[in-house]
Amino acid sequence: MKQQIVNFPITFPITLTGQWQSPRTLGFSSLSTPLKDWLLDEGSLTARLKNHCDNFQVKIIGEQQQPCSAAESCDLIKVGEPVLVREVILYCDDVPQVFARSLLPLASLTGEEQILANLGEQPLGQVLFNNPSLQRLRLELSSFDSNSSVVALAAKLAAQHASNSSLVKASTIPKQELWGRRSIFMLENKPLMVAEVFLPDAFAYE
Ligand SMILES: C=C(O[C@@H]1C=C(C(=O)O)C=C[C@H]1O)C(=O)O
Repeated sequence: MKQQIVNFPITFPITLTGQWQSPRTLGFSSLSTPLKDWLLDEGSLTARLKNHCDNFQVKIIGEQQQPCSAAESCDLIKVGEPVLVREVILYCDDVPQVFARSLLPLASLTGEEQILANLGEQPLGQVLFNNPSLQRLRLELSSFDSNSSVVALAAKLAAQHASNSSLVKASTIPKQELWGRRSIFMLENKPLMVAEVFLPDAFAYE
């Protein structure tokens, strides 16, 4: 079922509080093979989604410079360090596929990487995966239940769709839990954090 591109405002920031764990943790072995395949794909999510649809779009929820929170800090991005927070929704043929929240340390946005501060609706992955120095240092997984901000976002997107289309569709909270991954990248030896959550209608759950 085609969904309309969401008429923003979806209020920034959505934020993302996950129980991030290594994929080797036992709880993930029960996930479906297709979902695990999407979650653990080492390539560009942008490139893979583009291969699945005719019209790929990045819709920006917001971008803002903030101090890195304790909840999102790690060994490479410290608490209080100034980061550019970028939240987007990735669409395939008007269907929302992914909510992404990226933390781009200002200290990493130097030299050629300054372009990451002015991406607009160009996908972050298009810049990252065109740089041969890119390394994905670590990848963690998390589920998100009905109390999470990303499930609330998914319900808003469903309600937006219902209000934009002739179909009368109750804006229910998505029934299944959602799954996401969080990566630490090194680009020209400078760290970036990218978290991506597959939304209810994503190919990852098919
Ligand atoms: C990191 C990638 O970039 C994608 C695009 C993003 C953006 O434009 O903000 C954020 C996360 C990714 O889903 C990728 O394609 O793998």
